[in-house]
Amino acid sequence: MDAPDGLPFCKMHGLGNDFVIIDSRGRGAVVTPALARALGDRNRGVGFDQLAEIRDAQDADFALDFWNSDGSRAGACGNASRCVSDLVMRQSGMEALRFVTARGDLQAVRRADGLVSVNMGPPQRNWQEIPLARAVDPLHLPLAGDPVAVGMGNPHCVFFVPDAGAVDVAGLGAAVETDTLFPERTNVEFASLTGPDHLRMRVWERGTGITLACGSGACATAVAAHLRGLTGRRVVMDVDGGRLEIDWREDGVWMTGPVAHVFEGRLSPEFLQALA
Ligand SMILES: N[C@@H](CCC[C@H](N)C(=O)O)C(=O)O
Repeated sequence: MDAPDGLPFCKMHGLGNDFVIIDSRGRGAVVTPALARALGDRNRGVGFDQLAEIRDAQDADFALDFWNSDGSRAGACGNASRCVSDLVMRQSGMEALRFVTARGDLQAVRRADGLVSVNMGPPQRNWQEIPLARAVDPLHLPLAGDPVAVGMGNPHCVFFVPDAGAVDVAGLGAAVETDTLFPERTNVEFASLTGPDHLRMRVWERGTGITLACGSGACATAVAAHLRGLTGRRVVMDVDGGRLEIDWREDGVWMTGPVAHVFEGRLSPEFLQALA
């Protein structure tokens, strides 16, 4: 990559789910799997749960691509969608916008209390869309613990457990991520009902590992909880990094929560050259 002055980026997080954001509008995409892996290294790079690249879009305010820290692509990332939406709203003065991701058109709005809401789209509920490797009932997967599979533009496997705080998320998450039932691997959530329409959730993210929050995972968990008859369509979800509100409406699953701007920086020409 020819970038004699380096490459600007910014760091944001949503409930501790942290992102490096590269704005490639006006010049074309620059992120490669090698750049994502190098940048995602918390010792030799910047470190992130996901890398989000903003690109130009023809019929929307912008387009968004997501990368995991192992260099793989993520089809959806709810918290990064909220962070980038906040960034673009601040730059443009808009309070509502439309953007395009791998799964299609999504919307974001700033609520009166300042929190950012994103419509993550309708959940994917049939086995081909999630995707699963074979025709099984996504509401009762043939795995120990009787989990639910839900797609939110990326695959999720949700376990309902008595106490999410007591689960070995690293051990079980890593094993389920690569189970042959999930041809594209999966994100793994462990959730407990802690009150009426109130859930506690911990997550193992595909391609990244344990994170403090996962927006698409929170949406998938809320959908699974409602389909299992545990909650209504609106829930409060406590994750390790804070609290999200999820509302499964006619037009899709809306997720609302805080975002934080951390710093702006520039990747050095030496860092970029080492990848060439
Ligand atoms: N942190 C994200 C989801 C991350 C995507 C995931 N690791 C994947 O590969 O699908 C969120 O906030 O949704």
